[in-house]
Amino acid sequence: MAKVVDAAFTKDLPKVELHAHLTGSITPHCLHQIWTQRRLEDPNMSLQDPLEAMSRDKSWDIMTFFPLFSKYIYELCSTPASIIYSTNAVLHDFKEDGVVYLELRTTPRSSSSMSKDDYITTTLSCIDRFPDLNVMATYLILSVDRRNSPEEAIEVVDLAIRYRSRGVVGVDLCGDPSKGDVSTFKEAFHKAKLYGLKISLHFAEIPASSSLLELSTLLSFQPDRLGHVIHVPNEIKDQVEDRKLGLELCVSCNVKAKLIEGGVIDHHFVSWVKTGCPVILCTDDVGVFDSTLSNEYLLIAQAFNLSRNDLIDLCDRAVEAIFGDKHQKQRLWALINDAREKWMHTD
Ligand SMILES: CNc1ncnc2c1ncn2[C@@H]1O[C@H](COP(=O)(O)O)[C@@H](O)[C@H]1O
Repeated sequence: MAKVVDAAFTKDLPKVELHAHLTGSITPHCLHQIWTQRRLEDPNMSLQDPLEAMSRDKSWDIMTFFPLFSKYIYELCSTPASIIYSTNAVLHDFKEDGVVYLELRTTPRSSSSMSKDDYITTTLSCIDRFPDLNVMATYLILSVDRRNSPEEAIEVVDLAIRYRSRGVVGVDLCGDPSKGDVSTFKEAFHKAKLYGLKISLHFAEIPASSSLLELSTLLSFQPDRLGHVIHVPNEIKDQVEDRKLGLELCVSCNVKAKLIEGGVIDHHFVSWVKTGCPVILCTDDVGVFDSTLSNEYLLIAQAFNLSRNDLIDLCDRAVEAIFGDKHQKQRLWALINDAREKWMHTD
C-alpha cells in the first residue's frame, strides 16, 4: 500500500516555523475572547467583533490586509493582559500543530498602558513561562516596519540587542511593501549585523517592492534569510542562490492575499526548491489566512505530488536556516531522524 501523506502525517512531522508574525497568528476566536472582555469593561467600545471583522469568507489583498493590524487588532490588543492572553494562545496553537521550534516575530509597539520595553518583556515572559518549552523551543525576532523612521528602526535594533540574552535572536523588515524607502534602514541593519544579530527581510513581495535598486539595497544589509521572494529578477535570484539564503515561503498567505496569480499549484515554491537554498514552509499570519503549518505541508504535498520522504527532507533542510544555536539544530535533526524511522514503518 502506498504510504500516503495525510493530515495525521503532516501534523506529526517535527516542524520548524520561522516566519510567523505574532499579532497575525492570533485566531479570530482568541481575539473574540479579548473583545468580549473589553466590551464588559467598556460597553461603549465600538470595535467590531473579530468573528465578523476577520470572518473566514472575507477576502484579503494588500489594501485591506495591513490596515487590519494598524487600525484594528492593535486597538484590540493594547494592554499587557491582552498581550499575555493572546501570546499564550499563539504558543499553544503552534505546539498543538506539531511545531517543535518556533521563531516568532513582532513589531515593538507602545500604548497608553505599556511601553515598547513592556511589550517585549511581556512577550518574552510568556515564552519563558510556556509549560512545554522542552517540546517547542521559542525565540523572538523584532520587526522594523517599513513605515518606521530611521530612528525608530535603530530603536528596534537597540531593543533586540538589549533583550538578546532573553531570547531575541534577530531582526526583520516587514510591513506594507508599497510603503517606505528601504535605504533609510541601512544604518539600523548595519548595527544589527555589527552586534551579531541575525537578519531576515521581507523580499520582493509585490512588483513595486522588487526593483533592482530595492533588492540590491536589501541584499547589502547581509540578510541570513528572506521572506516571500516572489517577484525576484534573475540577476538577483543568482545572488540569492550563491549566498544559499534561507527562504521563508508562505504559500496560503501568498495565494489568499493575492500576492501571486493563481493557486497553490502556481506557487514559486517549485522554482526555489530546486536551488541550493534551504526552503522553509511558514504560515506568516495563521490567524488571518487560516492555514496551520501542518496544512501548508499538506497543500504543498498535494499540489506537487511530494512523498513522505520529500516532506521529511524539507523539514531537515529547514533546520539549517534557524537562528538558534547548534544544540537546537542537533535536537531538531534528532527529532527528524526519529520521525523518518517511525514513518518508514507506518502505513
Ligand atoms: C503578506 N505578509 C506580510 N508582509 C509584510 N508584513 C507583514 C505581513 N504579515 C504581517 N506583517 C507585519 O506584521 C505585523 C503584525 O504582526 P506584529 O504586530 O509585528 O506582531 C503587521 O502590522 C505587518 O507590519
